[in-house]
Amino acid sequence: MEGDMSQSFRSLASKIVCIGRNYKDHALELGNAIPKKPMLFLKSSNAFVEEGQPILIPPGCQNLHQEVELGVVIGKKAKNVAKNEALSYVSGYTVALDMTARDFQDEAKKAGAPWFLAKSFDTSCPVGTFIPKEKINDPHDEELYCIINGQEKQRCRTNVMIFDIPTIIEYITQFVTLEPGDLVLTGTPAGVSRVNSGDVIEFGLSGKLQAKFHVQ
Ligand SMILES: CC(=O)CC(=O)C(=O)O
Ligand SMILES: [Mg+2]
Repeated sequence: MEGDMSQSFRSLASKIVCIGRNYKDHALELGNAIPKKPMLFLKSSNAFVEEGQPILIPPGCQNLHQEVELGVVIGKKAKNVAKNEALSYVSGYTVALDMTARDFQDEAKKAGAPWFLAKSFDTSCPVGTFIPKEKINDPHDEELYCIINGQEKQRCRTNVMIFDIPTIIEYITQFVTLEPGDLVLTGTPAGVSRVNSGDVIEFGLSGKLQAKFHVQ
């Protein structure tokens, strides 16, 4: 592994590549088609926040949603990586929220415009701690959860992802080089909901990671 991820890896994450609609139940809850190939978008590194930092509602947003997602942390430079080699480029995992200004996204979708402001405003990616890959036997056999103000909103096993992690890494690296510390978010399951100022969002990977953030 190039770079020490044992503490914060925020400074190592030069980009956050996100997969959309990778869980059938979430695609359907928003009335979207099931994708035939991974759907990609990017968050800038300014989106990345750690526990202790607030989640800020972007100006004018009336419908901010949480999306809990398994994050894959890249350990070495990856370009044109074959599926069967892909997991050797992973240094570990985390769980993050893909905070989404849903009203901005709906407007962008209608206009055929990019999702940038909906997905990449400052603080739009609260991230939990780094879990070294040795601690996760099979990233496709873990349980994600998200609880808001004590009420469970999302809970799902990662084995129902449409595109698995090797497929995602192979696909991304045909087009974009992944660097050590880059974070790949693998999509959210159903249960996204509106969050408001003052809310407390707890999320994690059952038995392995828990994180808590406040919406300011
Ligand atoms: C509809 C979305 O916002 C796609 C997305 O981010 C996902 O996780 O799915
Ligand atoms: Mg998402």
